[in-house]
Amino acid sequence: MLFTRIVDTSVAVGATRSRKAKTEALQTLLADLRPDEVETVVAWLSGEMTQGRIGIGWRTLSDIEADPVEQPVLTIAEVDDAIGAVASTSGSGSTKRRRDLLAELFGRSTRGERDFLVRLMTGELRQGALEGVMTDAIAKAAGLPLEPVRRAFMLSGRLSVTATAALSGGEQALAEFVLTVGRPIRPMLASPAETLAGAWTEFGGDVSVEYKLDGARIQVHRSGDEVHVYTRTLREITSGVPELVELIRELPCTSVVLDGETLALTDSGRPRPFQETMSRFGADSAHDLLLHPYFFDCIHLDGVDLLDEPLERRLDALDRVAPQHRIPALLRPDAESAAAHFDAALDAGHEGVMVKALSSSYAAGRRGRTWQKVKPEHTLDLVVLGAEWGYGRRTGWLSNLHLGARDPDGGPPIMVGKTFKGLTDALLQWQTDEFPKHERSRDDHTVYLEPDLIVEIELDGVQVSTRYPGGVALRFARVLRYRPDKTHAEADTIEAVRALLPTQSR
Ligand SMILES: Nc1ncnc2c1ncn2[C@@H]1O[C@H](COP(=O)(O)OP(=O)(O)OP(=O)(O)O)[C@@H](O)[C@H]1O
Repeated sequence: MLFTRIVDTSVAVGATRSRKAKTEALQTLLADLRPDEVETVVAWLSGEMTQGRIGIGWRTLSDIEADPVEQPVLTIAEVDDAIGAVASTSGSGSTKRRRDLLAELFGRSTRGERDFLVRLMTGELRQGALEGVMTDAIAKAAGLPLEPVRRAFMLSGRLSVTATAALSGGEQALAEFVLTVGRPIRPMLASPAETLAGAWTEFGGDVSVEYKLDGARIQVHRSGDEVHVYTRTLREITSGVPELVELIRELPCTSVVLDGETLALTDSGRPRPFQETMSRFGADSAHDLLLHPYFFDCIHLDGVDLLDEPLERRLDALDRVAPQHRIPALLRPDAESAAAHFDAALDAGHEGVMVKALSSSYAAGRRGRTWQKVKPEHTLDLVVLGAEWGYGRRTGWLSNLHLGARDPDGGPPIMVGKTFKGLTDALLQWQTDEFPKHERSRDDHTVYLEPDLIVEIELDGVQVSTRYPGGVALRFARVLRYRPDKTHAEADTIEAVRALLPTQSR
């Protein structure tokens, strides 16, 4: 197939806000691909190259001189080969050779094709927000129900591989994706609960009520003596957390996959601030803070996969393998004890509680209703769209943030408010140093950013707005902290923001 079809589809998907139209455009394209083209094309449309990152910056790419062609001629295979050649060129003289290869490719591209390639190579096309639409399109193009496609994606973590299996091997090929110890799966997520009592009632009290600790998510895989530790975004951090590795190696089992939260504690056993825990996850992590694990799920034990087992059975397994590292939890508490557990969590310096249905399976990668988080305040994880230069005491600093919610249909984030409240001098300085690296454009007052940075905002609520495009605006928003562990795909959606509107104005 000609490469231009991919570019046209990408443009069409970007140009509409309608989820249905996006899905149809992708579905039509997928159905027309040859089986050997599927993996590459799905990767491209998700903003990735099958070769991984090739380490060429926007400036180098835009400096390459090549006249565009009028009529598209490039095929998918030719483009993929050319990217492969660039990716595999290294050593002395490679800078020039890579430029020559790119000039050759651009010299055979139309203007639109070059634009797509530059955005693909610089990571600008990476739009996790499109994942949901793409998953739908794969299922439709393959004539399959959504569930097996979704499941294969959560187990493989890769849409491109999922698409190839779905389109060439159908449901049987998808069923071959299993949990593999040593390969991380996308973690199960929670939805906000209105109230603790509401969440408890929704499951008739058949719940586990657990502390919600404010640390960092970890997924631990052990097979024999081999241990791997991953973050929420499936980044491997094993070598940075030797104390966890040691402790996991000592658990009484031969193989296990555990899900949990890790936290650094003060001398008196209270949680340290989130930023301090996160500092252990950086490239040059400080090792003076010891991390403690608190596990809340066990999705594999001694050769048995537990993903589809009810939570109650998974908690039994957790109790067998790591009882001393379990997060504080109450099973089937009455409403009063659940409320007391919530208060105790807050008293101990934690965020709140999670209420989980004991009958639910592990829905990896999903934000479902079977896990509900209860916190005393509303918080939202929003995309930083830009920042205004401060004035008065804040002159010279990038200050007032423009905040956006994710469009669940894969469009650009939708602005819902601004704030500079809660920003310390240290954060203002950090913003001023960091934001230009993410700059998209600027005018006299504001630097506009690529949607890369996620910030956690505390707010009193939201109100109907005629000023903002989503029809909703934040009330009394203040910055809690940045969330380097999250990407645009994990920001809260405009629907999550609207859900906070008082019922009568929804
Ligand atoms: N007992 C627990 N069970 C599950 N997750 C927990 C628990 N305690 C703390 N967590 C953390 O809470 C997160 C689940 O909440 P959610 O799915 O809303 O993620 P989130 O968007 O990061 O939430 P938040 O911003 O409120 O931390 C998990 O990713 C995990 O890091």
